[in-house]
Amino acid sequence: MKITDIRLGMLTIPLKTPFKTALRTVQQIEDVVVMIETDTGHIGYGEAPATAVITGDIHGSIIDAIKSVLKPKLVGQQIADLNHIIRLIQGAIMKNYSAKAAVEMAVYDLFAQLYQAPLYKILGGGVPKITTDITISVDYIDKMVADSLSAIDRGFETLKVKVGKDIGVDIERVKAIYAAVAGKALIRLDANQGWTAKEAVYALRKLEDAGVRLELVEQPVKAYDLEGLKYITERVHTPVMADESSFGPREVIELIKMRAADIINIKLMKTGGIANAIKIADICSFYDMQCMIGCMLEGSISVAAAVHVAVAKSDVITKIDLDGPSLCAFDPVTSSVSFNDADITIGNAPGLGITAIDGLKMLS
Ligand SMILES: C[C@H](N)C(=O)N[C@@H](CCC(=O)O)C(=O)O
Ligand SMILES: [Mg+2]
Repeated sequence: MKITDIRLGMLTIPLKTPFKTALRTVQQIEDVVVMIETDTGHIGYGEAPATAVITGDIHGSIIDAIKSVLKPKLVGQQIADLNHIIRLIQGAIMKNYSAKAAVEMAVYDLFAQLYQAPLYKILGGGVPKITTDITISVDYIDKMVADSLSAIDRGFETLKVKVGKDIGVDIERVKAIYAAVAGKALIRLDANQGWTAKEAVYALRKLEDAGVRLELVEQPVKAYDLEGLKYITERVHTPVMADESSFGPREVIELIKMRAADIINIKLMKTGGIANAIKIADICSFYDMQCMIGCMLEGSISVAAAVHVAVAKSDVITKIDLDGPSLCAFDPVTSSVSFNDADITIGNAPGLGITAIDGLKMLS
């Protein structure tokens, strides 16, 4: 199975409700879709959102990195040479993690199709069923409480509550949600870099003292502020998770050495794809550190790739934030991964099992 061409398209999917974090507000998903064609007629699929505020990637940079840098290196390569292709992708260009992730997952899709197995089986197997949380966007307190209750009605048992705005209101936001959902759902917070280290310690201690039990707090401080993360980790009981502070294996090793965080959030758009995600999971497993697998605001092709990784690495990936498809008004992609609100299951089709993408606009 030899790569003959790489084609690109754009997929736009409206959200059920605007997605609001401390970093941005988004009304719809707009992802670059990658299709790797082969001489056997098999097609491998990948997808990348442009999360400029986190990865620095925009649509133009993703498209250009794939067309001008990755495609010329990959056309003519044999899919069976997976590790060689991964080295070509990862070594072709600095950063550009979203472009690398989209192309690399399409190569993995083909590799699993070559051996006629679902991707998670090629990655090591596992039970093909996971449960995700759902994001509660940062908003007025009453709206966040209402959104939390409606998420519980939809069957979600873990809420990822976005904070990181005004610290005083954030404390009230979390107290109000906790009062409404305690006993019915677990709460994890994500401040998306919105607090200072001192604010985070102040807020988390206030919440702890008020009896609010939180599963974890994600990325309370700026991505570069590893000392700040460590300061918080040492001073609160609530487990601290690194998200924007950890992209690839190097950052994870640094965070572990510093003891700056308790948990790592792995995202394919930060790692540059599946190979580095697996390396991070293995590093964390070696150091007895738990991981979450998360997603950007992205569609069900790239989230499906993360689902396969989550299943194969379930020993160490114990927390799941793969709610991108659940936040969409509809899913234009037909694949062997079923996203049914909190419940995600993988079928038996080879690779990612993608059979149709409605509304895909091909790029020239
Ligand atoms: C969508 C997911 N639950 C999430 O919150 N992901 C990111 C933010 C992604 C984005 O802005 O697109 C996170 O910070 O964990
Ligand atoms: Mg986060």
